[in-house]
Amino acid sequence: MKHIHLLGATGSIGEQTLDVIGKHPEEFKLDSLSFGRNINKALPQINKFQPSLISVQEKETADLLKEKLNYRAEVVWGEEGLLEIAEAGSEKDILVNAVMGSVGLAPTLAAMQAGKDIAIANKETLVTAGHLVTKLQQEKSVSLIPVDSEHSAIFQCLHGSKKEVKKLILTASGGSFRDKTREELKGVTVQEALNHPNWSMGAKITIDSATMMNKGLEVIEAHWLFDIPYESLDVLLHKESIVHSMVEYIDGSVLAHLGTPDMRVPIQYALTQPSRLAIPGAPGLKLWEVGTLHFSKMDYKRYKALQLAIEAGKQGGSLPAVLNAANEQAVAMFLADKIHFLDIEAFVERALHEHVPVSSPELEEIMEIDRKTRSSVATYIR
Ligand SMILES: NC(=O)C1=CN([C@@H]2O[C@H](COP(=O)(O)OP(=O)(O)OC[C@H]3O[C@@H](n4cnc5c(N)ncnc54)[C@H](OP(=O)(O)O)[C@@H]3O)[C@@H](O)[C@H]2O)C=CC1
Ligand SMILES: CC(=O)[C@@H](O)[C@H](O)COP(=O)(O)O
Ligand SMILES: [Mn+2]
Repeated sequence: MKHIHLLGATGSIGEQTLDVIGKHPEEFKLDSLSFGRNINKALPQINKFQPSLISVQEKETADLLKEKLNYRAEVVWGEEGLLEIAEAGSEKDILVNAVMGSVGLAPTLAAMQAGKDIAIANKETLVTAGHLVTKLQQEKSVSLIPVDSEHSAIFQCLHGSKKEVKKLILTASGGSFRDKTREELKGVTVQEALNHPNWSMGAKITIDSATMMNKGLEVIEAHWLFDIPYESLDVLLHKESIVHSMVEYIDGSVLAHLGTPDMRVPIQYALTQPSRLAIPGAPGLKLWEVGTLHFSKMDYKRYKALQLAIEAGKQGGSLPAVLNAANEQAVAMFLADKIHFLDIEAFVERALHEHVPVSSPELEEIMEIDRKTRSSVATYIR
Protein backbone atom coordinates (compact mmCIF):
# COMPACT_ATOMS: atom_id res chain seq x y z
CA MET A 1 0.00 0.00 0.00
CA LYS A 2 1.44 3.41 -1.03
CA HIS A 3 0.62 6.41 1.11
CA ILE A 4 -0.05 9.55 -0.94
CA HIS A 5 0.04 13.24 -0.01
CA LEU A 6 -1.58 15.45 -2.66
CA LEU A 7 -1.05 19.18 -3.21
CA GLY A 8 -3.68 20.84 -5.42
CA ALA A 9 -6.51 18.30 -5.02
CA THR A 10 -9.22 20.50 -6.59
CA GLY A 11 -7.26 21.15 -9.79
CA SER A 12 -7.25 19.28 -13.07
CA ILE A 13 -4.27 17.06 -12.09
CA GLY A 14 -5.49 16.83 -8.49
CA GLU A 15 -8.92 15.52 -9.49
CA GLN A 16 -7.41 12.99 -11.87
CA THR A 17 -5.01 11.86 -9.14
CA LEU A 18 -7.99 11.26 -6.86
CA ASP A 19 -9.62 9.29 -9.67
CA VAL A 20 -6.51 7.07 -9.92
CA ILE A 21 -6.36 6.59 -6.14
CA GLY A 22 -10.10 5.86 -5.93
CA LYS A 23 -9.89 3.22 -8.67
CA HIS A 24 -7.15 1.32 -6.81
CA PRO A 25 -7.98 1.37 -3.07
CA GLU A 26 -5.89 -1.77 -2.57
CA GLU A 27 -2.78 0.06 -3.89
CA PHE A 28 -3.12 3.62 -2.62
CA LYS A 29 -4.20 5.45 0.53
CA LEU A 30 -4.62 9.24 0.55
CA ASP A 31 -3.15 10.51 3.85
CA SER A 32 -3.27 14.27 3.28
CA LEU A 33 -4.34 16.81 0.69
CA SER A 34 -4.31 20.52 0.00
CA PHE A 35 -6.56 22.77 -2.01
CA GLY A 36 -6.85 26.54 -2.39
CA ARG A 37 -10.35 27.98 -2.09
CA ASN A 38 -12.72 25.61 -3.91
CA ILE A 39 -14.41 24.10 -0.88
CA ASN A 40 -17.44 22.91 -2.88
CA LYS A 41 -15.28 20.75 -5.09
CA ALA A 42 -13.05 19.61 -2.23
CA LEU A 43 -15.64 18.61 0.34
CA PRO A 44 -17.13 15.49 -1.31
CA GLN A 45 -13.62 14.19 -2.06
CA ILE A 46 -12.43 14.89 1.48
CA ASN A 47 -15.41 13.11 2.99
CA LYS A 48 -14.84 10.19 0.60
CA PHE A 49 -11.07 9.72 1.16
CA GLN A 50 -10.96 11.00 4.77
CA PRO A 51 -7.34 12.25 4.79
CA SER A 52 -6.11 12.97 8.32
CA LEU A 53 -4.45 16.29 7.34
CA ILE A 54 -5.89 18.99 5.06
CA SER A 55 -4.35 22.31 4.05
CA VAL A 56 -6.18 25.26 2.46
CA GLN A 57 -5.03 28.64 1.18
CA GLU A 58 -6.65 30.91 3.79
CA LYS A 59 -7.80 30.77 7.42
CA GLU A 60 -11.46 31.57 6.51
CA THR A 61 -11.59 28.46 4.30
CA ALA A 62 -10.02 26.41 7.12
CA ASP A 63 -12.67 27.59 9.61
CA LEU A 64 -15.50 26.87 7.17
CA LEU A 65 -14.12 23.44 6.33
CA LYS A 66 -13.86 22.42 10.01
CA GLU A 67 -17.60 23.07 10.39
CA LYS A 68 -18.44 20.90 7.39
CA LEU A 69 -16.25 17.81 7.86
CA ASN A 70 -18.10 14.59 8.70
CA TYR A 71 -15.04 13.04 10.46
CA ARG A 72 -12.05 14.25 12.54
CA ALA A 73 -9.07 15.72 10.66
CA GLU A 74 -6.39 18.33 11.26
CA VAL A 75 -6.96 21.44 9.11
CA VAL A 76 -4.06 23.84 8.47
CA TRP A 77 -3.68 26.78 6.08
CA GLY A 78 -1.37 29.09 4.10
CA GLU A 79 2.09 28.36 2.72
CA GLU A 80 2.97 26.85 6.13
CA GLY A 81 0.11 24.40 5.60
CA LEU A 82 1.60 23.24 2.29
CA LEU A 83 4.89 22.60 4.11
CA GLU A 84 3.07 20.55 6.76
CA ILE A 85 1.63 18.32 4.04
CA ALA A 86 5.06 18.03 2.40
CA GLU A 87 6.58 16.89 5.68
CA ALA A 88 3.72 14.64 6.83
CA GLY A 89 3.93 10.83 7.02
CA SER A 90 7.05 8.77 6.40
CA GLU A 91 9.97 8.60 3.95
CA LYS A 92 8.23 5.80 2.07
CA ASP A 93 5.28 8.05 1.15
CA ILE A 94 4.91 9.93 -2.14
CA LEU A 95 4.06 13.61 -2.50
CA VAL A 96 2.08 14.45 -5.64
CA ASN A 97 2.77 18.12 -6.31
CA ALA A 98 -0.14 19.35 -8.46
CA VAL A 99 -0.45 22.85 -7.11
CA MET A 100 -0.31 25.64 -9.70
CA GLY A 101 2.62 28.06 -9.79
CA SER A 102 5.84 28.85 -7.96
CA VAL A 103 4.05 28.37 -4.61
CA GLY A 104 4.89 24.70 -5.26
CA LEU A 105 8.64 25.23 -4.88
CA ALA A 106 9.05 25.40 -1.08
CA PRO A 107 6.87 22.28 -0.45
CA THR A 108 8.89 20.34 -3.05
CA LEU A 109 12.11 21.17 -1.22
CA ALA A 110 10.52 20.41 2.17
CA ALA A 111 9.28 16.99 1.02
CA MET A 112 12.75 16.17 -0.33
CA GLN A 113 14.33 17.22 2.96
CA ALA A 114 11.90 14.82 4.64
CA GLY A 115 13.19 12.04 2.35
CA LYS A 116 10.05 11.64 0.22
CA ASP A 117 9.84 10.81 -3.47
CA ILE A 118 7.88 13.34 -5.48
CA ALA A 119 5.54 12.88 -8.42
CA ILE A 120 6.01 16.30 -9.94
CA ALA A 121 3.30 17.93 -12.05
CA ASN A 122 4.17 21.43 -10.82
CA LYS A 123 6.65 22.39 -13.55
CA GLU A 124 7.15 25.88 -12.07
CA THR A 125 9.22 24.26 -9.28
CA LEU A 126 11.95 23.08 -11.66
CA VAL A 127 11.76 26.21 -13.79
CA THR A 128 12.31 28.62 -10.91
CA ALA A 129 14.89 26.63 -8.95
CA GLY A 130 16.08 23.63 -10.93
CA HIS A 131 19.61 24.02 -9.54
CA LEU A 132 18.40 23.86 -5.91
CA VAL A 133 15.93 21.03 -6.49
CA THR A 134 18.37 18.75 -8.32
CA LYS A 135 21.14 19.42 -5.77
CA LEU A 136 18.88 18.46 -2.89
CA GLN A 137 17.57 15.47 -4.83
CA GLN A 138 21.11 14.11 -5.04
CA GLU A 139 21.94 14.90 -1.43
CA LYS A 140 18.83 13.16 -0.13
CA SER A 141 18.78 10.36 -2.78
CA VAL A 142 15.08 10.89 -3.49
CA SER A 143 13.26 10.47 -6.81
CA LEU A 144 11.61 13.20 -8.80
CA ILE A 145 9.17 11.34 -11.03
CA PRO A 146 7.66 13.31 -13.91
CA VAL A 147 3.89 13.68 -14.27
CA ASP A 148 3.94 16.22 -17.12
CA SER A 149 2.92 14.15 -20.16
CA GLU A 150 6.01 14.92 -22.27
CA HIS A 151 8.43 14.21 -19.45
CA SER A 152 6.62 11.05 -18.44
CA ALA A 153 6.83 9.95 -22.09
CA ILE A 154 10.59 10.58 -22.17
CA PHE A 155 11.05 8.94 -18.74
CA GLN A 156 9.25 5.84 -20.03
CA CYS A 157 11.28 5.74 -23.28
CA LEU A 158 14.58 6.18 -21.42
CA HIS A 159 13.94 3.30 -19.03
CA GLY A 160 16.35 4.74 -16.48
CA SER A 161 19.35 5.17 -18.79
CA LYS A 162 20.55 8.13 -20.85
CA LYS A 163 23.23 6.05 -22.51
CA GLU A 164 23.64 6.77 -26.24
CA VAL A 165 20.90 9.41 -26.27
CA LYS A 166 21.35 12.09 -28.94
CA LYS A 167 18.24 14.22 -28.41
CA LEU A 168 15.05 14.51 -26.43
CA ILE A 169 12.18 15.69 -28.64
CA LEU A 170 9.23 17.33 -26.91
CA THR A 171 6.00 17.47 -28.88
CA ALA A 172 3.77 20.57 -28.79
CA SER A 173 0.15 20.72 -29.87
CA GLY A 174 0.30 24.44 -30.75
CA GLY A 175 -2.56 25.19 -28.33
CA SER A 176 -5.82 27.00 -29.02
CA PHE A 177 -4.39 29.38 -31.62
CA ARG A 178 -2.17 27.05 -33.60
CA ASP A 179 -3.83 27.97 -36.91
CA LYS A 180 -3.67 31.73 -36.35
CA THR A 181 -0.98 34.14 -37.56
CA ARG A 182 0.57 36.65 -35.12
CA GLU A 183 -1.55 39.35 -36.78
CA GLU A 184 -4.71 37.33 -36.04
CA LEU A 185 -3.68 36.97 -32.36
CA LYS A 186 -4.27 40.68 -31.73
CA GLY A 187 -8.00 40.39 -31.14
CA VAL A 188 -8.33 36.99 -29.43
CA THR A 189 -10.46 36.59 -26.28
CA VAL A 190 -9.89 34.78 -22.98
CA GLN A 191 -12.67 32.33 -23.83
CA GLU A 192 -11.01 31.45 -27.17
CA ALA A 193 -7.62 31.03 -25.48
CA LEU A 194 -9.10 28.63 -22.92
CA ASN A 195 -10.32 26.29 -25.66
CA HIS A 196 -7.43 23.81 -25.92
CA PRO A 197 -7.91 21.43 -28.88
CA ASN A 198 -6.82 18.23 -27.08
CA TRP A 199 -6.43 18.60 -23.32
CA SER A 200 -8.78 19.67 -20.54
CA MET A 201 -6.50 21.46 -18.03
CA GLY A 202 -6.44 24.31 -15.52
CA ALA A 203 -6.76 27.86 -16.85
CA LYS A 204 -3.13 28.93 -16.36
CA ILE A 205 -1.52 26.03 -18.21
CA THR A 206 -4.12 26.30 -20.98
CA ILE A 207 -3.08 29.91 -21.61
CA ASP A 208 0.59 28.85 -21.42
CA SER A 209 -0.18 26.30 -24.07
CA ALA A 210 -1.71 28.97 -26.32
CA THR A 211 1.32 31.28 -25.96
CA MET A 212 3.69 28.26 -26.23
CA MET A 213 5.20 29.35 -22.91
CA ASN A 214 4.13 25.91 -21.67
CA LYS A 215 6.61 24.28 -24.04
CA GLY A 216 9.29 26.76 -22.99
CA LEU A 217 8.73 25.87 -19.33
CA GLU A 218 8.82 22.20 -20.34
CA VAL A 219 12.18 22.58 -22.11
CA ILE A 220 13.63 24.02 -18.88
CA GLU A 221 11.89 21.28 -16.88
CA ALA A 222 13.42 18.60 -19.17
CA HIS A 223 16.88 20.16 -18.88
CA TRP A 224 16.80 19.71 -15.09
CA LEU A 225 14.85 16.45 -14.87
CA PHE A 226 17.03 14.58 -17.35
CA ASP A 227 20.27 16.54 -16.83
CA ILE A 228 20.50 17.22 -20.56
CA PRO A 229 22.01 20.30 -22.28
CA TYR A 230 19.64 22.70 -24.07
CA GLU A 231 21.39 21.91 -27.36
CA SER A 232 20.08 18.33 -27.10
CA LEU A 233 16.46 19.38 -26.55
CA ASP A 234 14.14 19.86 -29.55
CA VAL A 235 10.51 20.88 -29.88
CA LEU A 236 8.30 19.51 -32.65
CA LEU A 237 4.78 20.65 -33.54
CA HIS A 238 2.34 17.73 -33.42
CA LYS A 239 -1.27 18.82 -33.42
CA GLU A 240 -2.93 15.55 -32.39
CA SER A 241 -1.16 15.15 -28.97
CA ILE A 242 -0.94 11.38 -29.52
CA VAL A 243 2.87 11.14 -29.58
CA HIS A 244 3.65 12.59 -26.16
CA SER A 245 7.40 12.93 -26.79
CA MET A 246 10.39 11.04 -28.19
CA VAL A 247 13.99 10.05 -27.56
CA GLU A 248 16.46 10.00 -30.46
CA TYR A 249 19.53 7.73 -30.08
CA ILE A 250 22.98 8.09 -31.67
CA ASP A 251 22.21 5.38 -34.28
CA GLY A 252 19.16 7.33 -35.52
CA SER A 253 16.58 5.14 -33.73
CA VAL A 254 13.71 7.15 -32.28
CA LEU A 255 11.59 5.79 -29.42
CA ALA A 256 8.22 7.46 -28.91
CA HIS A 257 5.51 7.18 -26.28
CA LEU A 258 1.96 7.20 -27.68
CA GLY A 259 -1.45 7.31 -26.06
CA THR A 260 -4.75 9.15 -25.94
CA PRO A 261 -4.51 12.57 -24.26
CA ASP A 262 -5.34 11.27 -20.74
CA MET A 263 -3.31 12.58 -17.81
CA ARG A 264 -4.32 9.63 -15.65
CA VAL A 265 -1.70 7.59 -17.54
CA PRO A 266 1.35 9.66 -16.49
CA ILE A 267 -0.14 10.34 -13.04
CA GLN A 268 -0.67 6.64 -12.35
CA TYR A 269 2.67 5.64 -13.86
CA ALA A 270 4.43 8.12 -11.54
CA LEU A 271 2.82 6.28 -8.62
CA THR A 272 3.48 2.72 -9.83
CA GLN A 273 6.65 2.87 -11.94
CA PRO A 274 8.33 0.74 -13.12
CA SER A 275 5.16 -1.40 -12.84
CA ARG A 276 1.86 -0.55 -14.49
CA LEU A 277 -1.80 -0.90 -13.56
CA ALA A 278 -4.91 -0.96 -15.75
CA ILE A 279 -7.01 2.21 -15.93
CA PRO A 280 -10.58 0.91 -15.77
CA GLY A 281 -12.83 2.64 -18.30
CA ALA A 282 -9.99 4.34 -20.24
CA PRO A 283 -10.78 4.21 -23.98
CA GLY A 284 -7.31 3.16 -25.19
CA LEU A 285 -5.62 4.37 -28.34
CA LYS A 286 -7.32 3.43 -31.63
CA LEU A 287 -4.82 4.60 -34.20
CA TRP A 288 -7.11 3.59 -37.06
CA GLU A 289 -9.61 6.16 -35.76
CA VAL A 290 -6.93 8.87 -35.48
CA GLY A 291 -5.84 8.01 -39.04
CA THR A 292 -3.06 10.52 -39.68
CA LEU A 293 -0.47 12.07 -37.37
CA HIS A 294 1.04 15.43 -38.33
CA PHE A 295 4.47 16.85 -37.46
CA SER A 296 6.08 20.15 -38.41
CA LYS A 297 9.15 22.17 -37.51
CA MET A 298 8.75 24.71 -34.74
CA ASP A 299 8.43 28.33 -35.88
CA TYR A 300 10.26 30.29 -33.16
CA LYS A 301 9.25 33.67 -34.65
CA ARG A 302 5.57 32.76 -34.43
CA TYR A 303 5.95 31.46 -30.88
CA LYS A 304 8.12 34.13 -29.29
CA ALA A 305 7.41 32.99 -25.70
CA LEU A 306 9.11 29.68 -26.45
CA GLN A 307 12.23 31.48 -27.60
CA LEU A 308 12.22 33.76 -24.52
CA ALA A 309 11.97 30.71 -22.24
CA ILE A 310 14.75 28.75 -23.92
CA GLU A 311 17.02 31.80 -23.84
CA ALA A 312 16.28 32.37 -20.12
CA GLY A 313 16.90 28.68 -19.45
CA LYS A 314 20.24 28.75 -21.28
CA GLN A 315 21.39 31.86 -19.40
CA GLY A 316 20.20 30.31 -16.15
CA GLY A 317 20.71 31.88 -12.71
CA SER A 318 17.71 33.97 -11.67
CA LEU A 319 16.38 34.50 -15.22
CA PRO A 320 14.07 31.44 -15.35
CA ALA A 321 12.53 32.55 -12.02
CA VAL A 322 11.86 36.00 -13.52
CA LEU A 323 10.44 34.43 -16.68
CA ASN A 324 8.11 32.27 -14.61
CA ALA A 325 6.95 34.97 -12.19
CA ALA A 326 6.36 37.49 -15.01
CA ASN A 327 4.43 34.87 -16.93
CA GLU A 328 2.29 33.87 -13.92
CA GLN A 329 1.44 37.53 -13.27
CA ALA A 330 0.76 38.34 -16.93
CA VAL A 331 -1.42 35.26 -17.43
CA ALA A 332 -3.46 36.19 -14.33
CA MET A 333 -3.93 39.69 -15.80
CA PHE A 334 -4.98 38.25 -19.16
CA LEU A 335 -7.45 35.87 -17.48
CA ALA A 336 -8.89 38.86 -15.61
CA ASP A 337 -9.37 40.60 -19.01
CA LYS A 338 -6.93 43.38 -18.07
CA ILE A 339 -4.41 42.88 -20.89
CA HIS A 340 -4.32 41.55 -24.45
CA PHE A 341 -3.07 38.09 -25.34
CA LEU A 342 0.12 39.36 -27.00
CA ASP A 343 0.88 41.51 -23.93
CA ILE A 344 1.73 38.31 -22.04
CA GLU A 345 4.95 37.67 -23.96
CA ALA A 346 5.70 41.42 -24.19
CA PHE A 347 5.47 41.74 -20.38
CA VAL A 348 7.66 38.67 -19.86
CA GLU A 349 10.25 40.08 -22.26
CA ARG A 350 10.24 43.45 -20.49
CA ALA A 351 10.60 41.84 -17.04
CA LEU A 352 13.58 39.79 -18.26
CA HIS A 353 15.13 42.89 -19.80
CA GLU A 354 14.75 44.96 -16.60
CA HIS A 355 16.12 42.26 -14.28
CA VAL A 356 19.74 42.31 -13.09
CA PRO A 357 20.64 38.58 -13.11
CA VAL A 358 21.94 36.72 -10.06
CA SER A 359 24.09 33.69 -10.93
CA SER A 360 23.10 31.02 -8.41
CA PRO A 361 20.23 32.30 -6.25
CA GLU A 362 19.26 30.64 -2.95
CA LEU A 363 15.63 29.91 -2.09
CA GLU A 364 15.04 33.21 -0.24
CA GLU A 365 16.47 35.22 -3.16
CA ILE A 366 14.30 33.32 -5.63
CA MET A 367 11.19 34.00 -3.56
CA GLU A 368 12.08 37.68 -3.31
CA ILE A 369 12.74 37.89 -7.08
CA ASP A 370 9.40 36.16 -7.65
CA ARG A 371 7.55 38.72 -5.46
CA LYS A 372 9.33 41.74 -6.99
CA THR A 373 8.79 40.55 -10.56
CA ARG A 374 5.07 40.04 -9.97
CA SER A 375 4.68 43.56 -8.52
CA SER A 376 6.63 45.13 -11.40
CA VAL A 377 4.63 43.31 -14.06
CA ALA A 378 1.39 44.40 -12.37
CA THR A 379 2.42 48.03 -13.11
CA TYR A 380 3.01 47.40 -16.83
CA ILE A 381 -0.67 47.89 -17.75
CA ARG A 382 -0.84 50.83 -20.12
N1 LIG B 1 -3.67 20.05 -16.06
C1 LIG B 1 -2.83 19.31 -16.73
O1 LIG B 1 -3.22 18.46 -17.55
C2 LIG B 1 -1.36 19.47 -16.52
C3 LIG B 1 -0.86 20.29 -15.51
N2 LIG B 1 0.48 20.37 -15.28
C4 LIG B 1 0.98 21.22 -14.22
O2 LIG B 1 0.38 20.80 -12.99
C5 LIG B 1 0.15 21.93 -12.13
C6 LIG B 1 -1.34 21.99 -11.81
O3 LIG B 1 -2.05 22.23 -13.01
P1 LIG B 1 -3.63 22.15 -13.08
O4 LIG B 1 -4.10 20.97 -12.32
O5 LIG B 1 -4.00 22.31 -14.48
O6 LIG B 1 -4.02 23.48 -12.27
P2 LIG B 1 -5.43 23.93 -11.70
O7 LIG B 1 -5.49 25.40 -11.81
O8 LIG B 1 -6.52 23.12 -12.30
O9 LIG B 1 -5.33 23.53 -10.15
C7 LIG B 1 -4.44 24.16 -9.30
C8 LIG B 1 -4.59 23.63 -7.88
O10 LIG B 1 -3.74 24.38 -7.03
C9 LIG B 1 -4.51 25.04 -6.02
N3 LIG B 1 -3.87 26.33 -5.78
C10 LIG B 1 -3.66 27.32 -6.67
N4 LIG B 1 -3.01 28.34 -6.10
C11 LIG B 1 -2.79 27.98 -4.81
C12 LIG B 1 -2.16 28.60 -3.69
N5 LIG B 1 -1.61 29.83 -3.80
N6 LIG B 1 -2.10 27.94 -2.52
C13 LIG B 1 -2.64 26.71 -2.41
N7 LIG B 1 -3.25 26.06 -3.41
C14 LIG B 1 -3.33 26.69 -4.60
C15 LIG B 1 -5.91 25.14 -6.57
O11 LIG B 1 -6.88 25.27 -5.52
P3 LIG B 1 -8.37 25.89 -5.71
O12 LIG B 1 -8.77 25.67 -7.12
O13 LIG B 1 -9.16 25.11 -4.70
O14 LIG B 1 -8.28 27.34 -5.36
C16 LIG B 1 -5.99 23.80 -7.29
O15 LIG B 1 -6.22 22.78 -6.37
C17 LIG B 1 0.67 23.15 -12.90
O16 LIG B 1 1.99 23.40 -12.51
C18 LIG B 1 0.65 22.70 -14.35
O17 LIG B 1 1.58 23.36 -15.15
C19 LIG B 1 1.39 19.66 -16.03
C20 LIG B 1 0.95 18.86 -17.05
C21 LIG B 1 -0.45 18.71 -17.38
C1 LIG C 1 -1.00 17.47 -20.71
C2 LIG C 1 0.28 18.18 -20.65
O1 LIG C 1 1.30 17.64 -20.33
C3 LIG C 1 0.29 19.61 -21.04
O2 LIG C 1 1.47 20.25 -20.62
C4 LIG C 1 0.18 19.57 -22.51
O3 LIG C 1 1.41 19.17 -22.99
C5 LIG C 1 -0.23 20.85 -23.11
O4 LIG C 1 -0.14 20.72 -24.47
P1 LIG C 1 0.70 21.67 -25.40
O5 LIG C 1 1.51 22.59 -24.56
O6 LIG C 1 1.52 20.75 -26.22
O7 LIG C 1 -0.37 22.38 -26.16
MN1 LIG D 1 3.01 18.92 -20.77
